Amino acid sequence: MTIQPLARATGVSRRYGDKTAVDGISLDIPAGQLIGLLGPNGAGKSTLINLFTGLRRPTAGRIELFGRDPRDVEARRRMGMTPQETGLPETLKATEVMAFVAAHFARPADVGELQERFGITEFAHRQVGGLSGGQKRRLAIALAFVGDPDLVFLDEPTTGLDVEARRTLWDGVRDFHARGGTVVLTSHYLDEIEELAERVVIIDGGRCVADDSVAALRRVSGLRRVTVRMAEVPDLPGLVAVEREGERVHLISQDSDRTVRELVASGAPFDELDVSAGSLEDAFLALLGRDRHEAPNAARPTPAVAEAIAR
Ligand SMILES: Nc1ncnc2c1ncn2[C@@H]1O[C@H](COP(=O)(O)OP(=O)(O)OP(=O)(O)O)[C@@H](O)[C@H]1O
Repeated sequence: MTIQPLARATGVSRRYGDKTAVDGISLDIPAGQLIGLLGPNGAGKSTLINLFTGLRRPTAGRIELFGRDPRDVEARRRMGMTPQETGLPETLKATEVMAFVAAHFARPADVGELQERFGITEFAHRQVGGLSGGQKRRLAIALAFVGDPDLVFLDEPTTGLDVEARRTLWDGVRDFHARGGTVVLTSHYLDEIEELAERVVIIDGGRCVADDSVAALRRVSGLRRVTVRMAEVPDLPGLVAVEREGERVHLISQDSDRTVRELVASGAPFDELDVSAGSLEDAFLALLGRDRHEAPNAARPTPAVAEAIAR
């Protein structure tokens, strides 16, 4: 007996006027997976999620959600989603919004437990209109889980969240997944996908360009990361890039043996040497044939650094 995936796209395309946002994508979402959907701006990630969740209809091809049309209420009941932007009623308290959504389901999740899991308890009794952007975002994410779904689509869930709130969300998603939940997640933060996802689907120009495990994708670039703790990086030949992270420096290289030899020969002091496979970001750039400066946010300077550079 073949096990049906929870959702399936078969040769799906979506056009807006003469712009093709999704171009012939076939994708299965089997039960229990945590899938990261990656791609540069405008690649078609949100459109694909909107097709799976029934918010848009395909121009060609077929979408199935729990074996049904995604607009069928029986299918939608088992699915939760957080779109990129959400409008929430300003005058209701956070806990009232959750109760309101829960009332639409025969067997909703335990709202109090969800509030704990997504860090909402502290502001549960405040009106939505008075919440910060990050708090609203957390509420919107928790709402995806209120119906106790089998499958959740999260479109850039952590954009605008601080580090602590991001980690709380990661724990909430991991917890849902550990209990058998299936997740499709888009993010501009490659580290987030690397941290959470077991399978990564990369789309570019509306097409699927890679679909593999994080570990397999890391090897795709053929690049290695030589990481050391050092103050001044000497001029070494053959480096693809140098990335600093506090006291540590990542030397991205096609030949890590040579890089280590040259590092030693340079006489520059360093310690804590570590050599590892390239990151997901390295693979992403290699697969898309892009330069490093075209990487998503993870590879860009933080806003504070960018500001300092611009000054
Ligand atoms: N409602 C719409 N009308 C016209 N064009 C649209 C519409 N929605 C999306 N597009 C176009 O379709 C393409 C794919 O957009 P989409 O939002 O799916 O990409 P994305 O990968 O989610 O991008 P981002 O990372 O910036 O959110 C883009 O060129 C976009 O401008």
